[in-house]
Amino acid sequence: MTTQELIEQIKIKKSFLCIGLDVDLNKIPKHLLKEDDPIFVFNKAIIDATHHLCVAYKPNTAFYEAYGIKGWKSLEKTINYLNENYPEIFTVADAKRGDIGNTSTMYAKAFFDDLAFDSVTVAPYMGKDSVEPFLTFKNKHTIMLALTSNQGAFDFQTKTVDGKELYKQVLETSKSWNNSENLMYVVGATKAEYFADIRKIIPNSFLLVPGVGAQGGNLQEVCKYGMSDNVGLLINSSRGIIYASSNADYAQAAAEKAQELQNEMEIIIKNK
Ligand SMILES: O=c1ccn([C@@H]2O[C@H](COP(=O)(O)O)[C@@H](O)[C@H]2O)c(=O)[nH]1
Repeated sequence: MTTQELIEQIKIKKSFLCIGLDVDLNKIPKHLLKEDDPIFVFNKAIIDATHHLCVAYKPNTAFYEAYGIKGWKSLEKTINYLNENYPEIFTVADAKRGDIGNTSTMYAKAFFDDLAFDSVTVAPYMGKDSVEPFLTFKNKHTIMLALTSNQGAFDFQTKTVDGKELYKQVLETSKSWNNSENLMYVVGATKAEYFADIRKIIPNSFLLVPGVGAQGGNLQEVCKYGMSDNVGLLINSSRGIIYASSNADYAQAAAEKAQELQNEMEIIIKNK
């Protein structure tokens, strides 16, 4: 999917919601556990009930890898279901990869060619040659960790190196990389006070913003400082939506939570 197509979807749906598909077999309704593939059955019901309210889905691969080959199969079925039934939806493989160049190329092939995700999250710690292989894929997006939502973000990311905070160096330096137009960045919703500074460096790039919902990030604050002319935000909520109910009404309950966020987003877009 191109960035322009994503922008169009945000306009059509009046939503910039990304729903996280972080499926934990200990948290899904018990009756699903008798299914052959409970993860896929859960995801399919959530997707069918919420697709009109969001523009993106983000399975975190850890929640699939934890279940071995069966989990990876569930991930494959989920991305295929999305691509076949809802091709207008932007998909994020939250895998946080990145390695020496030839290895990164294989990671990129796994998520862009084999699984056909629109984007993958990448850690920038190994630098330019570890990220550029992802950027060579046409109409695919590399979402690089910049300032993460967790407390540990203060261990390294906000430390000053050569007179500038590390996360700012990541943003600035990456702008000069080959095919940097394919870059998006992760910035945590729990770090709302940093968004204004971030927008000075990357005024138009899309930001994937986890941390609304279970982690306590504030949607209004993020939008106040983080919105670009084209919205430029994908606000992710995972547990806050998909585990709204642990009973048979789980998909309906997820839709109600997603609807609340979409309502809020519609007003924000209108008042922009
Ligand atoms: O800085 C980051 C980067 C990634 N994540 C991931 O996003 C979701 C958040 O889930 P919630 O249940 O809405 O808290 C999850 O997959 C994280 O691994 C993040 O939280 N922060």
